Amino acid sequence: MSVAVMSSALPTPFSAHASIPPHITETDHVQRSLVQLRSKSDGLEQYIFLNGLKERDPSLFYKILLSNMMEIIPILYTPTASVGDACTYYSQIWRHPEGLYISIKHKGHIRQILRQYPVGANPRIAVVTDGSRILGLGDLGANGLPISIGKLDLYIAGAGIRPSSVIPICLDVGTNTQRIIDDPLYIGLTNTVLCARKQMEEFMEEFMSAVSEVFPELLVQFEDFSTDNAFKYLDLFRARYRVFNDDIQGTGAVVLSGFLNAARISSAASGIPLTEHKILFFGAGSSGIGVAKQLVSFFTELGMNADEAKKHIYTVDSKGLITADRKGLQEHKKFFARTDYEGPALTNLADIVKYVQPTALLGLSTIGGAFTEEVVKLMAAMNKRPIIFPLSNPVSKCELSFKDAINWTNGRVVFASGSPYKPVVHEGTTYEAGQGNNMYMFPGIGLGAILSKSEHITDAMVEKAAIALSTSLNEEESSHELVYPRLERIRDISAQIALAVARQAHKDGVENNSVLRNLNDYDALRHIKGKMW
Ligand SMILES: NC(=O)C1=CN([C@@H]2O[C@H](COP(=O)(O)OP(=O)(O)OC[C@H]3O[C@@H](n4cnc5c(N)ncnc54)[C@H](OP(=O)(O)O)[C@@H]3O)[C@@H](O)[C@H]2O)C=CC1
Ligand SMILES: CC(=O)C(=O)O
Ligand SMILES: [Mg+2]
Repeated sequence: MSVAVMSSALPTPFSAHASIPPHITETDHVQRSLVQLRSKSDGLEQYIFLNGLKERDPSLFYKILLSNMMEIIPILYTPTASVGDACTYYSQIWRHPEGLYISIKHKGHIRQILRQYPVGANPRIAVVTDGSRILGLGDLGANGLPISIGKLDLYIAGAGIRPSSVIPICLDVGTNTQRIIDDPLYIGLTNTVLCARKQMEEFMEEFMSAVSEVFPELLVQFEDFSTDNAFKYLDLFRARYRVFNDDIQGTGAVVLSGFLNAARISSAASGIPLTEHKILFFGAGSSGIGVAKQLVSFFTELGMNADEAKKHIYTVDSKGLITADRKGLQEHKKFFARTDYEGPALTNLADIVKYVQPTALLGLSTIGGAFTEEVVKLMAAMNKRPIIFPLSNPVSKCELSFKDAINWTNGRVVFASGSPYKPVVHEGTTYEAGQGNNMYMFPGIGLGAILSKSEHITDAMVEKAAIALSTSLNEEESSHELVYPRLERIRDISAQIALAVARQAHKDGVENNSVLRNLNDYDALRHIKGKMW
């Protein structure tokens, strides 16, 4: 029952509302719900509470979400323990349908399934996962749905997309994780040996064709697909459908944005120009390579050719520094494989740091604590202001805690992490961590794409989104050396990103909204904000 209904005029007929105590008002019920939420100390319990509230009383849920974003987003979306735990234990905590499961068994019938989905007439954004690489937690199969739900909650809170316009979708193509298959409560398919490559491709083709036909205005965001499939499906579909991959492109853009601001701070201390930074990627999967490509693309805008630009980048995977002479190198790693290293394989991160002498160390590896004291102190010895971004999620997989980063560099680090950290006080100074998370990026990209009615998401649109984010810092944020704006401003930021995306979509010839196109920037920004729910 909605509080909005309860607090309206006199209830009629009286008996239908006699169960509601006389002194319940909308305002105090919001407070009551927050008190109930805050009484739960465990992140998973808080997640379950909010999930139940959304089911019982969506209007109250969204009211609480919108007016307490800083408190609620970390529970529903930001990869602290709660949403990670929600995925890990989704089969245990499942209570009611809250998204769409399209399984491999629906192959041949996906259109019919989609036509039955009870949403508003015109859904605009779907976050689609197959659960095969959920955060840094690995293959969780059908338990991955809360990631799609959380991302869509951020679209609603951060970009003002209407709740009725979003669809969380999990593609259930089986799981390889034995612990999950053995769980008697597992909600997904267990008797499916993971689909053969060809069958999976046919399934994805049918899904994309069906979803775009049944929901013609839909933007599809691919989320947390395993590495090979993430690259493959982005390449396969981006020219044909309105689709982007958040882990490759959203992360590429958010890290480029933070890197530009971090490099400015670091370069001011060292005198090293932007074009001479050396960036070491620890982790060379979908997000690591996505970010590396985004940096190369940006460096080429500065006048370098791609071969020069890639010399600034070193990549490391589970076997060590990636070199071109390695046998059986996966396709996505080849472009960045070093041809200039001669010697025995470098497998230890500290040795790699000594060899590369990077100005920036970025972690997208899923290996919690990988940036050891030795590694961080090496970075601090080589750089006046070392840039260290441990970006893996959830927080248990983060390569370095903010406290250690501050302590081990004596406060000199320029830091952003994928998961949030509280401020740290060191020798009387308070330091704030940046949150280098694609949550800053995808709401604005999605909003820009749907308002401009873009047919595709081009690379240039993503890059302009990154630049819009990096230039959105206000004076107060810059004076605190933040590399990302405060999350409180996400709606304003999303509008600015959406405008940059729409403008570039026009230049790239993929947009279809003459109203937005013909407005000057000031009015276009107002128009975009006016469209927010
Ligand atoms: N902050 C943000 O906005 C985002 C953060 N992420 C996080 O980044 C992490 C990685 O995601 P994603 O790239 O999609 O995952 P992938 O599985 O595609 O890539 C992981 C990479 O880490 C490497 N790796 C694994 N173990 C080690 C090790 N011991 N030493 C060095 N490298 C290792 C893997 O090596 P190999 O190739 O040899 O297997 C692989 O290259 C996740 O935790 C995810 O949550 C992702 C997207 C956005
Ligand atoms: C943030 C995100 O998309 C991830 O960790 O996968
Ligand atoms: Mg992701």
